[in-house]
Parts: sequence; structure tokens; C-alpha cells
Amino acid sequence: METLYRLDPRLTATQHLRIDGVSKAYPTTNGSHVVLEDIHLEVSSGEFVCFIGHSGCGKTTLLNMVAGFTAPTRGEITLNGVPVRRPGPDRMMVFQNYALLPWLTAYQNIELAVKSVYPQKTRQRRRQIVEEHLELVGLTAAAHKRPAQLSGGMKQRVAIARALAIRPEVLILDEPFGALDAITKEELQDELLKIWHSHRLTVLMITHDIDEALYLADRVVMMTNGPAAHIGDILEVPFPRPRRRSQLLEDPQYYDLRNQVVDFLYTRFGH
Ligand SMILES: Nc1ncnc2c1ncn2[C@@H]1O[C@H](COP(=O)(O)OP(=O)(O)OP(=O)(O)O)[C@@H](O)[C@H]1O
Repeated sequence: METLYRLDPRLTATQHLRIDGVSKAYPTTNGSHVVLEDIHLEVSSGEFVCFIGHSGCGKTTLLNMVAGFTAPTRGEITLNGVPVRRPGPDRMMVFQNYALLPWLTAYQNIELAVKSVYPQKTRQRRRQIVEEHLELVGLTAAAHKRPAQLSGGMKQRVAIARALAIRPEVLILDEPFGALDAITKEELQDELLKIWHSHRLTVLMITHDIDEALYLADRVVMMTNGPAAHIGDILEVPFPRPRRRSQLLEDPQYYDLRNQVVDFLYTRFGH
């Protein structure tokens, strides 16, 4: 009997992050509004997963539950076997609207996060961490500027540096490049890939951009329309890394994968 319950080590290696039968309903005046129903997903350590689906299907709700901002109505989310019950420094989130404190400089925004998560670190060590991360996103020269003095791309770099300075295991990105122009978006995608590779992070990212998902992700999770949305399909993105945009665009398989996502979004689950 005992062997039945022994954990298979290969299985646990892939069960870094588990979303296990998760549903979410919000109470409304007309009763309960079921946003997500019975979501199952296992994410390996160091995997890059993109989530795509029509507006309002519940992508943010799902990743908010992974971040611990809100709890599932049913089911459970675990990180390394530990149930997620609240936000924690092992899971940091970056939002589309940057969420920087406008009265603090880039440096101070990052420092505040480091200070609140690691109050025991010395001032000198904290300064080192902040400077390291500003450098990582190429913002050393803008360290003492406030958000109003920064471009959208620079603000998003600060937000990414702030999240990374906490050294999370899982980086959660909610449409982080949605508000940026095409060139800045491509630059930040490449920076994100470099950071992901060097920090060996697990990344969960919401995007509405199919090409972005195919360039960045190991898997693209496609969500059905709400209410009661679920995972409709998962696309494996087989391209070797490091990826080159020009190479992908010459690959006929790229268009095949792209068509599969387009077909899912606009034919199978079109509005
Ligand atoms: N706190 C809340 N209370 C009630 N309903 C909510 C709450 N948060 C989200 N919802 C509803 O849940 C549904 C899913 O919202 P969510 O923001 O997760 O979707 P989304 O897929 O991320 O959308 P988008 O792509 O537009 O950002 C929507 O119908 C939304 O109105």
C-alpha cells in the first residue's frame, strides 16, 4: 500500500506550480457570477507560459489567485506543494499601468519594495540590490527621476526591476507591454527573455498579442469565453531558444501555430 502514496520525483519536478480544479465566482445582486470553472494547469519551474483569451474571460482573475490577491471559490493553487493563501515575495506581479508610486523616484520605488520585504538587510546591501536591478533594466541614468518624467517603456522597466529585486520564483505579468509602442515593446520583450533566462524564473504572462505569445512562451494557454471560462486548449511552442524574430517569421510552422490561435479565438470562441 505504501508505494501507492510514494511521490514520483519526475512528477514533483513538474509540479512546481499547480492550479488544481480552481473555480472563481463573484457575488452579485443577481446571484453568483461564475467567472472561471474547473481550471487545471501544472507549470514547471522555469517555464514561460502565456495566457490568451477574449477580454473579460478571467485571465486577470486567474493570475490574481496565483498572486494570492484573491482566493479560489473552489480548488487550490500550490507553489512547490505549499497552498497559496496570500501574496508573497515568491510571486511578484507586474501590471499594465505600472503601479509605481508617483511621488517616489525610480530608485525609491524599488527601494521601498526591497525594504518592506527584506527589512533586515542593511542600507548598503539594499542600495546594492536597487542599483543592480536599475542597471539590469538599463535605467541607472534615470534612477532619480519620478514616474511623470519617465516614458511608458521606462516606467515598465522600473516596475519589472522592482518585481525582480524581490527575487521571486514566479513573475506574473498582466499585459505588461499592452500600452507600449511596437519598438519599445520588442525591446522589452527581449530584455524580459534575457532576465528570464539568467534568473531562471517561472513566468506567467497575460497578453492579447498572438505574436508576442509565440515569441516568448513555451506554452500558450488559450482560455474559452466567460462566464464559467476554462482552459480550452494549450499550444506547445516548439521553437528552440534563443529565438530570433526574423527566423520565426520565415518558419512555416510559425504560421501554422499562429493560425491555430487565431482559429481558437475567432472561429471556435469568437464573439
Ligand atoms: N472584484 C470583482 N467583483 C465582481 N466581478 C469581477 C471582479 N473582478 C473581475 N470581475 C469580473 O470577472 C470577469 C473576468 O474579469 P478579468 O479582469 O479577470 O478578465 P480578463 O480576461 O483579465 O479581461 P481583460 O483581458 O479585459 O483584462 C469580468 O466579467 C469582470 O467583470
